[in-house]
Amino acid sequence: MADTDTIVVIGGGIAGVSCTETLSTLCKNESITLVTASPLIKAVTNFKQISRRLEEFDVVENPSSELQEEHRNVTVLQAKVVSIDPLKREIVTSNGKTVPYTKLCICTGGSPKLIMKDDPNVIGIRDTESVSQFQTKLGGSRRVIIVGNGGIATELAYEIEDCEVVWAIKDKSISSTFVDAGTAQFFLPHLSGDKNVQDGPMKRVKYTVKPSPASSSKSGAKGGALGPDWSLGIPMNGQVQRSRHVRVEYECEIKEILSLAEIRQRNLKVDKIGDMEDENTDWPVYALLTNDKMYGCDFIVSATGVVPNGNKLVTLDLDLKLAADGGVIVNNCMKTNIDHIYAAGDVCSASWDWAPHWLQMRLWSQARQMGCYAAQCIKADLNDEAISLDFCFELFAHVTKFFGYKVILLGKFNGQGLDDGYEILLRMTKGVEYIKVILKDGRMQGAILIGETDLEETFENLILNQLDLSRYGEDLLDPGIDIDDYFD
Ligand SMILES: Cc1cc2nc3c(=O)[nH]c(=O)nc-3n(C[C@H](O)[C@H](O)[C@H](O)COP(=O)(O)OP(=O)(O)OC[C@H]3O[C@@H](n4cnc5c(N)ncnc54)[C@H](O)[C@@H]3O)c2cc1C
Ligand SMILES: NC(=O)C1=CN([C@@H]2O[C@H](COP(=O)(O)OP(=O)(O)OC[C@H]3O[C@@H](n4cnc5c(N)ncnc54)[C@H](O)[C@@H]3O)[C@@H](O)[C@H]2O)C=CC1
Repeated sequence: MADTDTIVVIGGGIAGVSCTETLSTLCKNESITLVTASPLIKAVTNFKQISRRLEEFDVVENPSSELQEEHRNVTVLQAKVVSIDPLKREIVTSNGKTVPYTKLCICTGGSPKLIMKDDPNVIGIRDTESVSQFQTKLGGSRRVIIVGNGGIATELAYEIEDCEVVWAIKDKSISSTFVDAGTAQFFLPHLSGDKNVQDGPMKRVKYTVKPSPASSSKSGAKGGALGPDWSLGIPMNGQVQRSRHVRVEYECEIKEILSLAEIRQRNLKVDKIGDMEDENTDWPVYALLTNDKMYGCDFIVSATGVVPNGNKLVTLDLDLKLAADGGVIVNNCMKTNIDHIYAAGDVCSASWDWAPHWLQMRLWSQARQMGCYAAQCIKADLNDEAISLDFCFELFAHVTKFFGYKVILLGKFNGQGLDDGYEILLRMTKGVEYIKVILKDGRMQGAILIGETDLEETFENLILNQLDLSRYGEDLLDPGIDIDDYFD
């Protein structure tokens, strides 16, 4: 490798920063340039493994100078990349700078996929700036409608206080991106009343924004996606002092968004909820749902997923191959279809043959793992060495928190791709814990663990080693049996 090699990474989110930091350690003789549109960059701190595959870490947003100080061979450029020339092997930034590269790793994340995105009454949540916009709006609100049924909607439905919430979901049960209908039942009581306070330490990643003179909201540049515990410490209060209550509208979408004038002009009937409104209550905006319910509200949150920024790269005249979900296709070495260009994190679609118990979800943990692994692949490539897929891609493992409970998802936790030929074992103590295990031919394929079950390590091993568990039958989840003794 020549001393002058420059490896360029685009994106200051967790994938880009993890890639840059790993490259800095692995390729000490190379110079590494991180180009990012946002003034603050993400960093993982206090990294710990809570089991072999489950990771615990804090995330901070730092000024880019800190990364440069800690890693002498790293330069950070705050600019948007506006073109990539794979023949000349150079990128051009919004401030007219040309940066040559030997290897390039694209970590440009995703953008919220908003319904009715030009309507000022509809907002999305992606970065620190959008959270602040949301908080300001919520502060003066009596009712908000949340659309979507994934991570953000689930967290908001729990966190919002002093404001009525209508949660409109396409599915038959809540939180369906993460859990099945049975598991959702466990959460339902927490849609109203006091919040659930669990005792004991939460084994879960934390998210902090370090105070910094460079605030992303001032710059106007879009920052990286928020992540674990983004909602902790962020007051989410509306303007009506009342006990928490979320009204769920199942199996519907928003058909139309209307103004008060349109409601009057078309003489439309508005549905009322509880005692908060009468015939004369006016709302800033109205939503007509596909189940023909019409609700007024102060604003609508569209928590309807993320579109990888792959399309934006194609508009940079780059002939990158994209998957159906819009992500940049990468192979098992994180390589795109263009020579010397890699991709990692939310922007990419993992297009190798997945291990039987892994799946891609656009998550903080996977952004970190892919960023680190892409760096290893780049190093191997520069040294003409072979590399095998990192073991973190053997098993899907995610730890998060929903409705105040620790939630651990392992392997094919919802029986994804297993057809119908699987069996489910359940154990539930209302308000305390919920354990669901997916078995196929007596072997564990996945699990959902809610509460402080302490079963994650054992189950992780059982999924990986595919031990035949048929002889244990339902004893596998018998609370009177210390399951660890069987298998450790
Ligand atoms: C509200 C919210 C809550 C979440 N909660 C969780 C959670 O609890 N657990 C979890 O695992 N995951 C969570 N996620 C998902 C997680 O945050 C993302 O999967 C992860 O942050 C993606 O990281 P990334 O580096 O791939 O992309 P991003 O964080 O989106 O970073 C992309 C970077 O690229 C830069 N960029 C984009 N285009 C250009 C360009 N042309 N030139 C230069 N720079 C560019 C951006 O400025 C940004 O710095 C959450 C996401 C959101 C929005
Ligand atoms: N605790 C965690 O692990 C969290 C993870 N995240 C991640 O952040 C990212 C963004 O979160 P979300 O926006 O919640 O995405 P998501 O992918 O988790 O959920 C999107 C939801 O929107 C629904 N939807 C899509 N289009 C719709 C439409 N037109 N009308 C109604 N519903 C529609 C989908 O059915 C799905 O339920 C995701 O990658 C998510 O995994 C977010 C928050 C918390």
